[in-house]
Amino acid sequence: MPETTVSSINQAERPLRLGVAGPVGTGKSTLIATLCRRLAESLEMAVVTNDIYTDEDARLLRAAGVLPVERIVAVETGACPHTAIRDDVTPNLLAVEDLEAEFAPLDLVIVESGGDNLTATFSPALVDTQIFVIDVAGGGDVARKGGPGIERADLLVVNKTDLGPHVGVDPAQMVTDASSVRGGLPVVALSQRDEESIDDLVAWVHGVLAEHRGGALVPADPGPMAPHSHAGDHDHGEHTH
Ligand SMILES: Nc1nc2c(ncn2[C@@H]2O[C@H](COP(=O)(O)OP(=O)(O)OP(=O)(O)O)[C@@H](O)[C@H]2O)c(=O)[nH]1
Repeated sequence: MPETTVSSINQAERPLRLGVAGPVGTGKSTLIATLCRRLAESLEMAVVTNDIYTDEDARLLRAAGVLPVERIVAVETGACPHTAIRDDVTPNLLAVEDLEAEFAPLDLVIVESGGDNLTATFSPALVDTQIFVIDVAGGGDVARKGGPGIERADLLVVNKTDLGPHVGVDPAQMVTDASSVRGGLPVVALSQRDEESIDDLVAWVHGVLAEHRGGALVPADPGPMAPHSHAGDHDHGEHTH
């Protein structure tokens, strides 16, 4: 008889697994800390962070005091952070399942991708829903460039809108550009300095959680990342996958 594991439990009966991906420094850890601050009083939560060689993001979140420290665990992904969220999700899945077993019953587990290139997305085998984060400091044309995360993540966050005037980018235009490539999927313009924008983000999470609990949430795959190379990964200097 097969052993019963957490992953074999009916999806709606286990916590919602939410992935947060996006390029380095766009504000993923800060967004997750904010969600914890806003939601941890009403929801049972845990977080898995991914870093290439360190547990830096986990330490930052622990230091922020937004969750009991034992509910924040780090997975060190090695050189290819996107592999751990897309091609071989086992280390992340084990970390998620351990948290779900240890702190049952949880409502929400957030997995933060190690900052990676513009096209890394989560496998639906790891998360039920995913947020892709870009920021205005990355340039106004990022939204128009598209890619699987920008076009098809369940939510696109255009972050750090407060920086728009300082970097010569119009956040509203960036949202319009992003919306035009997303075929109706939601976009939230976010700033840590704008409480209403945080309300929008929190409302989206509540909406998805309700859908998940009702059994109506079907994890969608934004699609694979573009083929890319890692200089120096290989004897011949490059490794493409
Ligand atoms: N002005 C402004 N700065 C922000 C905002 N959100 C985050 N930041 C800053 O952006 C920097 C990067 O934020 P992080 O949350 O560490 O970004 P990250 O995407 O987790 O970074 P990696 O884990 O290195 O990929 C920090 O200095 C944050 O304080 C925002 O809304 N406005």
